[in-house]
Amino acid sequence: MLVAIGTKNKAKIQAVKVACNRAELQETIDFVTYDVASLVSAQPFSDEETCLGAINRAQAALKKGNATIGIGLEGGVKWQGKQLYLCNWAALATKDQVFTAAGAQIPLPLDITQQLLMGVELGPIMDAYAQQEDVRQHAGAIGIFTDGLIDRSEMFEHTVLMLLGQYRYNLKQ
Ligand SMILES: O=P(O)(O)OP(=O)(O)OP(=O)(O)OC[C@H]1O[C@@H](n2cnc3c(O)ncnc32)[C@H](O)[C@@H]1O
Ligand SMILES: [Mg+2]
Repeated sequence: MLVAIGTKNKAKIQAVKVACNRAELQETIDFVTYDVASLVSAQPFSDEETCLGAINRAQAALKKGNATIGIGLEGGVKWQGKQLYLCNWAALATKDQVFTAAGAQIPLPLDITQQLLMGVELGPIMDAYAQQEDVRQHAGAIGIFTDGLIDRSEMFEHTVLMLLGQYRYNLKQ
C-alpha cells in the first residue's frame, strides 16, 4: 500500500512511518512525501484552523500521490481562556473519507505568546529561544517545554496511531 504524506518536515515524516509500521496495516507499506499547501495561515491560531490545515494537507497529498491514504499533520496554537496553548492536529484522507485526531496541547510561556501575537511564526521563535537550529524538525516546542521527554515526532506518532486505528476499525465495519 502507498501512503502519501503532506509534508517534507523530518519529524512529521518519521512519525508517520513509525506509526504505520506499528499499526501493521499491510505487509509492505511504501511512503511518498509532498510539500503541499495547508491552505490556512502559516501560523494557525485555533483548533479549527489547525485541524483544517491537516485535512487540506491529507487530501492534497492523496491527490498528488495516487496513494491509498493521504496523511496531513499541522501544528498551531489556540487560546484556552487567557492562556495560549500549542496544539496539534492530524488527518487521514481516503478517496471518500476523512479521519481526524487531535494531538498534545501544552501552555506556551508569555514571552513566546507575545512574539506570536506580533506575527512571528513559532518555528523561528523556538530556534531563537532554544538556541538550536530547526527545532520544528527535531524536538519541537513540545520537546523543549517537556525537557526532552516527548519530542515532536513521538508526539505526532501517537496522533497518527489514533488516525490509523480509526481507519482500521472502519475497514472492519
Ligand atoms: O514543513 P511543514 O509540514 O509545514 O511543518 P512545520 O514545521 O512548518 O509545521 P506546521 O506548518 O504544522 O506548523 C505551523 C507553524 O508553527 C510552527 N510549529 C508548530 N509546532 C511547532 C513545534 O512543535 N516546534 C516548533 N515550531 C512549531 C511551525 O514551524 C510553523 O511556523
Ligand atoms: Mg509549515
